[in-house]
Amino acid sequence: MTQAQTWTGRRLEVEVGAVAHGGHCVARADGRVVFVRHALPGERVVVEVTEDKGGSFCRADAVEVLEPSPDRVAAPCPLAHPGGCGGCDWQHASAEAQRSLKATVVAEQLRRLAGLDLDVEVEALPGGLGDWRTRLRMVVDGKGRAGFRAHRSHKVVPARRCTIAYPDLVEEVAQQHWTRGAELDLTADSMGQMHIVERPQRGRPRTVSGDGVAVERAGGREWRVDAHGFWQVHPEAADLYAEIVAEWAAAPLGGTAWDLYGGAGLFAAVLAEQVGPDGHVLVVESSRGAVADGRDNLRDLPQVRFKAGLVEETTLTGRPDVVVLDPPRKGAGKAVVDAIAACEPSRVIYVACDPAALARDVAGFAAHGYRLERLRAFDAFPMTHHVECIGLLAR
Ligand SMILES: C[S@@+](CC[C@H](N)C(=O)[O-])C[C@H]1O[C@@H](n2cnc3c(N)ncnc32)[C@H](O)[C@@H]1O
Repeated sequence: MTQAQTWTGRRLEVEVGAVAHGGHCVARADGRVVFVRHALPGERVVVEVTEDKGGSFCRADAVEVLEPSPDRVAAPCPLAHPGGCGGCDWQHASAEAQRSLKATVVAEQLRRLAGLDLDVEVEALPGGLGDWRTRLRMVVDGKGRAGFRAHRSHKVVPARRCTIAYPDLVEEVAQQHWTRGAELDLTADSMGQMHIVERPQRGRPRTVSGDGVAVERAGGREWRVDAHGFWQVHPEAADLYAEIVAEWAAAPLGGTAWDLYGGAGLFAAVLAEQVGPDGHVLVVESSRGAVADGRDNLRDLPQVRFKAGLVEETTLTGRPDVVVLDPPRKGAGKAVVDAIAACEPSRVIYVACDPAALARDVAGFAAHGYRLERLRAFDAFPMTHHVECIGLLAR
């Protein structure tokens, strides 16, 4: 396709088909696939093509809704429009519809990549607008204003508030003038303390608010962790996932468990209770800061040992009873799955923030005889296309 033939900027009328992984729906025009944002399945819309590099597909935004879905609602955020903030994908869908869209995506990924035919339900977490997100990253535009990036773009959309975050977080930074091009990491911890750090493109980060130590509560413990390191962003999520790990890892549990991609050891704390004082829990985590936090927070549990390093570079030996793994979005991958399976744990609890990565790794475990026995999925990131899944694999 030559530059002149590209559809970028063109307007098309399309029938919107199924939801796809990544926060858009699939439509067709002239035999090509069009990935449409700001639309819902079953709608008839006018789209404007935003990206067309030739080939079999292009990307577009719905700019006019001709026949709306009954699931369509007015977006609560004024920045949720084509060209606006790229953070939320489903502001225009009811809460029930968002969960149903995510359930469709999880089921589809498991069907396509793992050959499993499952009914998936995505469960709501407590809370409403303004309760959903305790951690955010903002970026600063050329005029020193804090904002969010537009979808698949470097453009910064200035923001005075964010409908999904703790209200004070964004309102506090919106008052101020920031270093152009800097990133701002914002955290509100369980005590309501704000931690804000500005990271300029050059030079040292500057702490603007708070002491950088977040106090969190989960798994029956109080945690003091790096406010800008990893912690679940939904305020209810860490405690809920720890509860599920406790339930699924429960007896008969022998003396050994692993918490891979363990962060500060949220799940290790739960596993330590279960293996008892004479057992062993190994945490593998790449962030030295998280490992330091973990050692500090779990110093009353000598059965927990932290290893700082990459899971894929760690020699995994022994025979754990349970392995919990909570990898980043790309998943664990074949080499790690093979290495875990070679140690023959009786159960694997897989915490996943990307359903495609989960499905690929579930297929990897299936090749070693592990079945997905339980699956729970949570709408831990309302308004976005993200969904958290926790699976129990056993053989
Ligand atoms: C989704 S977080 C989970 C953390 C922890 N389970 C929790 O819930 O608090 C993933 C963690 O894996 C770590 N990580 C990312 N890639 C890694 C790798 N290749 N090897 C070890 N740890 C890794 C990150 O630093 C992060 O702490």
